[in-house]
Amino acid sequence: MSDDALKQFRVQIDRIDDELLRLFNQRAALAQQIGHAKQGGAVLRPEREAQVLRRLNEANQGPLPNGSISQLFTEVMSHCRALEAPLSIAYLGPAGSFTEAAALKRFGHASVCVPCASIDEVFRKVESNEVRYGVVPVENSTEGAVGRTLDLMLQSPLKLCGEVPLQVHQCLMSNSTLAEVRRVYSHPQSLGQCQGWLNANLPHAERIAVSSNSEAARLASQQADSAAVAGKQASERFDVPLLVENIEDDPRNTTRFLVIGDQQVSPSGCDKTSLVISAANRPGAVHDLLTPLAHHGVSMTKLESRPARSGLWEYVFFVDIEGHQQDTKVAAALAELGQVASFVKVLGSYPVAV
Ligand SMILES: C=C(O[C@@H]1C=C(C(=O)O)C=C[C@H]1O)C(=O)O
Repeated sequence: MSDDALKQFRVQIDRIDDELLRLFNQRAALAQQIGHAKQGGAVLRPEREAQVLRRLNEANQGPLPNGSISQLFTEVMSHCRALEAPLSIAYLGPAGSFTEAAALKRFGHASVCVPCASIDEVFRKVESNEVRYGVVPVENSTEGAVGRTLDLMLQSPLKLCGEVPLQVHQCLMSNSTLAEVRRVYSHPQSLGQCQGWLNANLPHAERIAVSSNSEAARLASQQADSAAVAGKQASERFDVPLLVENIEDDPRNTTRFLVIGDQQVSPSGCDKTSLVISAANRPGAVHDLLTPLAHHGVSMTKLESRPARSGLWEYVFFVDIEGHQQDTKVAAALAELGQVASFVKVLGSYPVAV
């Protein structure tokens, strides 16, 4: 491309940027007015944000893919929201964790993100109103449920306000060469997600479970013959060279995170409801739990059992269903479920991730 042609294109881009600048500020001013009209009500409206993203994804004609449109407009909304009031979010840290990446993916960079040392601490900070929302991992496509999050949801008065799926890529990082590695540090979830690769490539290295992937990277940065399994960002943060990228056994390896808060989210038009239920200890009781859903044509998208912690071999079931608890058929199914189950708790209805 000639210098002249380049200049021409850049003039056009400058003009578009001026227009975008004007429009961003026009949008932000409207959000500010909406903020005043809310009069102390919740600033964050997850159902509206989901509708904004879905509408734009449908209208999008490219060349930007829908993923980029969602990312850009999540940031735009994050900055508009921040003008209404800054939003504070607790997440399972430390800084650089996959949960932080999930929090930023959902809330954008104009939010105040507070790292916590444990899932319990995230719940405590939200329950005590120190922050407005929390982000915690709930399940991984390779390793399954995060039990602590499920147990705390069962006890907590907080509601589920959203979900964030995040594709998780694991890397091996070390100051040594692959042949020299004798120890591999990582969080147990991450070791589990890479066990096939570790068996094949580092069969004789000791695997040492630590509290977080960041801690693993820190240890690997200080010790000879040691490596860490962690996200790429940890390699930059702790200055440990990447040896091999994408070592997760399933390239689609995805972790699902939940947003928790003291807010009932309104219907967005494409929602999910999470419940915990349990059945009396008699023949056919578990079957009876599922009948009301089938009866009212409500699809179940997840069923997970956990020890109830109230008696030996007693279980609760974590169930996700399609629809919002205010939808007629979901409401009817929940009412019927209440009659057959020994325990029902609705954890919340929230928009399906965009
Ligand atoms: C502007 C609003 O407040 C927030 C910001 C939004 C936006 O920037 O589009 C959307 C929903 C809210 O989380 C609103 O409620 O419409």
